Amino acid sequence: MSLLQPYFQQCASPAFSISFPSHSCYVSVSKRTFISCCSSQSQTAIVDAPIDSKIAERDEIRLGLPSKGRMAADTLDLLKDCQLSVKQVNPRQYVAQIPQLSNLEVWFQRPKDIVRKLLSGDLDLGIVGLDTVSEYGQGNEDLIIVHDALEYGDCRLSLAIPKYGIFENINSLRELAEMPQWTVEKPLRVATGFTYLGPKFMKENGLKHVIFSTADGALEAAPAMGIADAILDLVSSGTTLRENNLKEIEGGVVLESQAVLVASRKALIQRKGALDTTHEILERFEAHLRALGQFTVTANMRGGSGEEVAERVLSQPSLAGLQGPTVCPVFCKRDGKVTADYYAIVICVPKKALYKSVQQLRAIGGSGVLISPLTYIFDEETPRWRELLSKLGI
Ligand SMILES: Nc1ncnc2c1ncn2[C@@H]1O[C@H](COP(=O)(O)OP(=O)(O)OP(=O)(O)O)[C@@H](O)[C@H]1O
Ligand SMILES: O=P(O)(O)OC[C@H]1O[C@H](OP(=O)(O)OP(=O)(O)O)[C@H](O)[C@@H]1O
Ligand SMILES: [Mg+2]
Repeated sequence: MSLLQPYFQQCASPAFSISFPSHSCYVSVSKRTFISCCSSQSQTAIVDAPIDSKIAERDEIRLGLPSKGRMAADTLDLLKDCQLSVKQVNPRQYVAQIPQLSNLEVWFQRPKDIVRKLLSGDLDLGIVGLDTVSEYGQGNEDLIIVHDALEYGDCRLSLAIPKYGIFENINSLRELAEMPQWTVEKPLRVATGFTYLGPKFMKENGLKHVIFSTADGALEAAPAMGIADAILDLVSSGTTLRENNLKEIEGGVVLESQAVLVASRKALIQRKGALDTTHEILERFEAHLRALGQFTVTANMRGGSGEEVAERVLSQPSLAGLQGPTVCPVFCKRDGKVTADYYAIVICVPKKALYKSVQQLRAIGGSGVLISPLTYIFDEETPRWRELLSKLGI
């Protein structure tokens, strides 16, 4: 605890409570300082990795965020939920700040340009869909996925064909490939905006006679217009396909996508402060996303000892918590003597198992069950940080 004291003394207006269940200690800290309390060590690393070229000289670290489109608002919301609100003077200004990260500059860009600018060295970090990274990154080794599941922007890149005509009984990629119609002279015509991933997928799946055309949007119209036989596009609800009489086929999913945090390997290794900043962003993302869908459950239980109460709790499958229950004696004064007849237990429970947990708690004598949403779960070290260091060869 003493190591944490300097942070806690700064807290004029406590806004978060941090619990360390294994030590049974609870403290409150201000929003501004909570991350510092949880980061266990300084992450400055000196790396001796082979780098082919120098990066552009600048002091600030640049994070690219989608300037418009369906990823834009959700990205800002995620950052806000992680106490990393983006301060933009007005919506048409493309540069912004995150006050919590003083050495970072936010640049709003179109998603594909974020990937291009990571590769050109004009951005260091970015948040975009995995589909965009895969299409415009084209497997470039300088791009590193730092967080692969930011839990929004879910969609899949999928091949779709008409429900009617010669495709009526075609339901799989294999059946599509085996159709006698496709020849050198008359190949399968696919309309797509994914002109890198599309041909790669077809080649990998042994479809020989295929030709691609491209358009920027509303691809679902192409088959009915007679421009294409099939389309390769993003699907989420499936409504656009359905409304245009198209269907997905078995084996036709090229990629499952969601928003990811991506970085330039070169920047992480060479740019001063880039790795530390990435670590902080990653920790905040992980802590927030892990806590999503979890609740803290507190209940009082009568018992002879902490161990006995813990044993009862652990006998129930939904009550194990993250690392087991925290059990604390609740002291009261009876006949002039201080005794502990009750024990307070604290556990984390996934949203899905919430009601079952309450039932199990009651069954073993739990009363006064309090439930509150969890804001952050900081692990000792984020698993993705380890992975990142190993990808960087550190
Ligand atoms: N239907 C969808 N449902 C969920 N996420 C989607 C869907 N379509 C696209 N996305 C995700 O949102 C990202 C951005 O899509 P959006 O349509 O906003 O921009 P874009 O088409 O890449 O760019 P622009 O239209 O400006 O050229 C996609 O790369 C994908 O990751
Ligand atoms: O499965 P659904 O939920 O119907 O979503 C799929 C549609 O969403 C995207 O288009 P977008 O709305 O970005 O328009 P665009 O074609 O102009 O890019 C995608 O290109 C599909 O057309
Ligand atoms: Mg679009």
